[in-house]
Order: sequence, then structure tokens, then C-alpha cells
Amino acid sequence: MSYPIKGEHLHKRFKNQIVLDDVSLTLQEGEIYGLIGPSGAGKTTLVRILLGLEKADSGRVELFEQRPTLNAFRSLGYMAQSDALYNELSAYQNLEFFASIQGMHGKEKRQRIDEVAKAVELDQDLKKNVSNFSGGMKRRLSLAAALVHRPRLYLLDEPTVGLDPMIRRKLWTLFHYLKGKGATIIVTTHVMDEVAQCDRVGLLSEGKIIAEGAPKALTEHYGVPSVEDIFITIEKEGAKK
Ligand SMILES: Nc1ncnc2c1ncn2[C@@H]1O[C@H](COP(=O)(O)OP(=O)(O)OP(=O)(O)O)[C@@H](O)[C@H]1O
Repeated sequence: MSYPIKGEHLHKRFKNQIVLDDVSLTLQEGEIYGLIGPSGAGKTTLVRILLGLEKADSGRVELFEQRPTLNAFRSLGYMAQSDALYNELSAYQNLEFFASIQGMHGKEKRQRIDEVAKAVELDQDLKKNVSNFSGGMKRRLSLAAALVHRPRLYLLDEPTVGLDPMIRRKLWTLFHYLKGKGATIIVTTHVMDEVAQCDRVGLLSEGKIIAEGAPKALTEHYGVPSVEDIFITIEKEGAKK
């Protein structure tokens, strides 16, 4: 079994606030791993450190079992929480830009842009300027940009925020399809019905992973109806000590 991503003993502080406190996690190839936690728990910071966009104060990150290299970064697809799109360009031009910086060109690039645009149901909107897009359309375009170079590992930070339930469901079908093709996905979410679709979840609270495992096994272990209740149970246990 190979590990597309491994973070060991990660610590991060912003000024005197401890944001990550000895976090370790290892993703297995071909799994969907959900990073769950209340607002401010440190999910985005963790994802950014795993990606190399933020530096940990201490700890170690490996991508595809090596210290991160530029080549390894080319195998990543990142969808940030806020859309990093060019508003004055069309959706097509945006995808063309992201495909080009990943070294794609010619017919392959054009075909791939059509493919990813269809996958997120924006194929009819490719000529429109992004400034005319709704929030949900921008989210979908950001996802298409993360998919365009066929990465092996996806880091998706709240990919479905602001999307209606139908589109959300379709995107999850797409995530399962990507997984079926061998991709590994780490996804942050607040949406509890999405949690159940993950192979494993890590519960992040105040900068620590307080529980990790398959959603069903976790809820059974804690004897609670939902993953959300695990946070409450652990908090109550902590308060008793
Ligand atoms: N660049 C920064 N400078 C200072 N503080 C920061 C910075 N980035 C994040 N923080 C703080 O670190 C904490 C964790 O933030 P982070 O964005 O990782 O949380 P999150 O779990 O992703 O939250 P959300 O679900 O709301 O996106 C927050 O208190 C945030 O204010």
C-alpha cells in the first residue's frame, strides 16, 4: 500500500494561537478522506501545510512517500475555499490557463477542457465571463480547474459550499468516479450527509485530531447516531476529567 500523503507531528501557531497541535495523518491510496471540524478548527491550515502553501513550525510532510518536490505538486489538484479565478476572463480561458500552467497543450488540452466542463455541468457556459457567474458556478469552475490535469491526489477545501443539493450530489458522484479511477481525495466539509460518503474521516478540534476512522465504525464505537455527536461526546468526556 502506498501513501499519497503523510503528515507527521505537524505544529502550527499564528502569533500566540496554537492552530495545529501535533497533527499526524496518513492517506491511503484510492480513499476519500473527510476532514471534519468546527469553524476555526484548523482544517484549511492543515490542507495548506500538506500542499506546501503554508509552512508548519515543526513536523514533516511527505507526498507520494517523498519530501515534496515540484513534480509531486503537479500530481495534486487543489480547490481552495475561496475561488482563485480570473473574473475578467471567460470560463474557457480560465480552464485554458490552468491547463497550460500544468503543461497541457493542443488537442489534448481542448478535449480535456470539454471533458471537465461537462463533468461540472458548465459546458454551456464556457464562453461567459466569470464575472457573470453565480457563486455556485464559480465553485464548479474551480473544481474543473483542479481536475483539468488529471491529478492523482485532490485536496478539496469545502468544495460544495453554496451549491444546491442536486449539484452537490452530482459532484459526489464525480468524486466517487475519480476514486474509482484510482485517485485519492481529501475533502473538508461541514455537511454531515457528505461525511457518510467518505471512506474515513478525521475529526479535527482545536488543532488536534480527536478521532479517526470509517464513519460507521466511529459512530458505532461511540454509540451515537452521527459523526457530529462524536464531537459532543468527546467534549463532554473532556469536561468531566
Ligand atoms: N494567516 C493567518 N494568520 C493568522 N491567523 C490565521 C491565519 N490563517 C488561519 N488563522 C487562524 O487559524 C485558525 C484556524 O483557521 P482555519 O482556516 O485553518 O480553520 P478551518 O477549520 O478551516 O475553519 P473554517 O471551517 O471556518 O474554514 C483560525 O482561528 C484562524 O483565524
